Amino acid sequence: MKTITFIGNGNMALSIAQGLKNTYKIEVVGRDLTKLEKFEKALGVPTEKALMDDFNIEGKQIILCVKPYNIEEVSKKFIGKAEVIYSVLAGSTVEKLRNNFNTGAVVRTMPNLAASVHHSMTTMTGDASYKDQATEIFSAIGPTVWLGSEKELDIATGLAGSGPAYLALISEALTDGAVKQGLKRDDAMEIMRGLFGGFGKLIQDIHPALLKDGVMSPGGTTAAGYGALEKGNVRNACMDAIESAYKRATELS
Ligand SMILES: NC(=O)C1=CN([C@@H]2O[C@H](COP(=O)(O)OP(=O)(O)OC[C@H]3O[C@@H](n4cnc5c(N)ncnc54)[C@H](OP(=O)(O)O)[C@@H]3O)[C@@H](O)[C@H]2O)C=CC1
Ligand SMILES: O=C(O)[C@@H]1CCC=N1
Repeated sequence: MKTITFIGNGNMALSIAQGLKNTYKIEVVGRDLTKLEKFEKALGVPTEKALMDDFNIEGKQIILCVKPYNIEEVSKKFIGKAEVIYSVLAGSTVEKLRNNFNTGAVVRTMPNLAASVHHSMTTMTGDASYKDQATEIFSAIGPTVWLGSEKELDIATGLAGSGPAYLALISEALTDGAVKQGLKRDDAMEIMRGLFGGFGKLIQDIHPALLKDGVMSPGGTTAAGYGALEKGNVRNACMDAIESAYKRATELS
């Protein structure tokens, strides 16, 4: 079994490791032994654990899972030269990663939180000679798309990386709306989850506009609700959300 080394032991590292633990030996490097032990327990498989200071990254395949503003501090802690670094950091450019880490290759990736349930939508770009290997690794946590530029990856960050939070807002708001009209909270939650489960499957094979046309009867309930969403400028707010997230990604570079 090949080893994948995670630098960082937070949400994303654990989510991705959950997807990889049956096909790779997992090693995790962090700054707090207690947190590394917690990581291993949550992962549920024997895990190599190491503290960052003077950790030797020579020849390793690394998935970098710290925050964008940690790069300068964290990168100073290692010795040796990695084979490849797969970064999940929003915004941080290949150039910045190369300037800070001693590594043969860099691939930027943007998974999302659904990695923990093997359904991350992961976008990737960077050293094209690692495209196949990156695809093999990140396919273990869901579908992947290789993009031609870092600009596209930064845009995709706003769509699929941040997307679960936007859909959570929509799902919470719709549920609250049903509760406001008198549905019990538990029933509203169960119904909302069923809605998203079915929608997730439907949207794979049908254009959103056609899906909407298929639901909306003349003078019916959907047309009434849809009109209210348009009045609330939801479509424009969604487009602004992607613009703001993309802009923020470029600021994190
Ligand atoms: N959350 C998401 O949905 C997504 C996140 N990302 C990206 O993933 C990356 C990690 O995010 P996430 O896992 O959510 O964040 P977490 O806060 O859960 O994890 C951050 C990790 O970085 C470590 N860390 C923080 N500061 C330092 C430091 N000064 N020195 C050493 N280690 C440090 C933390 O260590 P400790 O545990 O000791 O504090 C922790 O292990 C981010 O760059 C983000 O852009 C990408 C896609 C989706
Ligand atoms: O909010 C963030 O910056 C990270 C990147 C995508 C999802 N979470």
